[in-house]
Amino acid sequence: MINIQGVNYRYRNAADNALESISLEVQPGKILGLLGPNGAGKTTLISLLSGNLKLQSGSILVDGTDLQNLHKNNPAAVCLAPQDFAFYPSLTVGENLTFFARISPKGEGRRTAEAQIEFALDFCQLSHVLKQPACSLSGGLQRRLNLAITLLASPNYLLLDEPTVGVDPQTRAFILESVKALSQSGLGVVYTSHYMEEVEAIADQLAIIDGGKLLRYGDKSALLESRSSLCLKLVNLSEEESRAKLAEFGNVEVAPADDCVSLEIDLLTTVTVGQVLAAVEGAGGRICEVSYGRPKLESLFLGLTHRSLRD
Ligand SMILES: Nc1ncnc2c1ncn2[C@@H]1O[C@H](COP(=O)(O)OP(=O)(O)OP(=O)(O)O)[C@@H](O)[C@H]1O
Repeated sequence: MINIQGVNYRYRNAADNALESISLEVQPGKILGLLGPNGAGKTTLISLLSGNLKLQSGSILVDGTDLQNLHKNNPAAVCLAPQDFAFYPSLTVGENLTFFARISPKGEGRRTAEAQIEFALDFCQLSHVLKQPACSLSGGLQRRLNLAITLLASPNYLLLDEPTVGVDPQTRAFILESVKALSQSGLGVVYTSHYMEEVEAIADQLAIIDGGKLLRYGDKSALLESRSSLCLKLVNLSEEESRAKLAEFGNVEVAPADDCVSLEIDLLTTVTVGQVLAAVEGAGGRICEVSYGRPKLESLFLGLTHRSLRD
């Protein structure tokens, strides 16, 4: 398990901490979805875990070993698949894999370089483009090569920074399935993405950060099931009137809609649906459509951060 305790980080000359009192765990065999709007601190946290930034305060233990010792003694234990492609564009897929397999750190019980390449090729389904220069591959295949190179080290924990940026839907589905399969084989995964539906689909646990602080952390199902959301379409009340009348019942998000006001209320646990409907009708509003249930991750996120993933 990666155990992160009380981690703070401040960049040189920065007025504020980029991370403040972050404590969370990454468990083997589980996917932690790390979510936050731009500038929240996701990359800073991932960079600390991957050793690209040095820990300033707090502690990070990986299976009981202090991160600094781990990077010295078993650097392959935690590997990062960076958002920017990290391969040689003019080398072929095969040459890239051979090169990175040779230089990838080898710990006890790791596969040989040949076995590593075979596994990565097979897992990322790249055998058919083995002899093609990396720069000639489609964006989706390049993303798969990026992942294959990270897997060469046979990590115990995998850090994925926006692994589906700029890929076609097929590759996205492929990457999501692959990540799920890796976690089922025992890897602990940290997965950051700006695509909320992806994180909702594959994460077992969620950490939502903003302004360097951890706003919510826990089991995805517990975080989402502990809340209920009421969606309404109504007429005879303006957006502003609806917000003003309903704010006491929970966080209100209004979506653009033709000829009506469409809104979603993240209901406070003490509030009943009947109370909200009565308040709308009492204020002169007419309800055209109602649905009630578990909120989507997106509305939980918006309610907490009041920002979309990309401002
Ligand atoms: N090298 C740096 N020097 C100074 N401040 C930095 C540096 N890198 C990041 N920051 C600041 O630290 C905070 C956290 O940034 P970070 O890149 O970790 O956020 P993020 O959640 O990854 O954002 P994004 O989704 O935009 O990549 C921001 O306020 C950012 O401006």
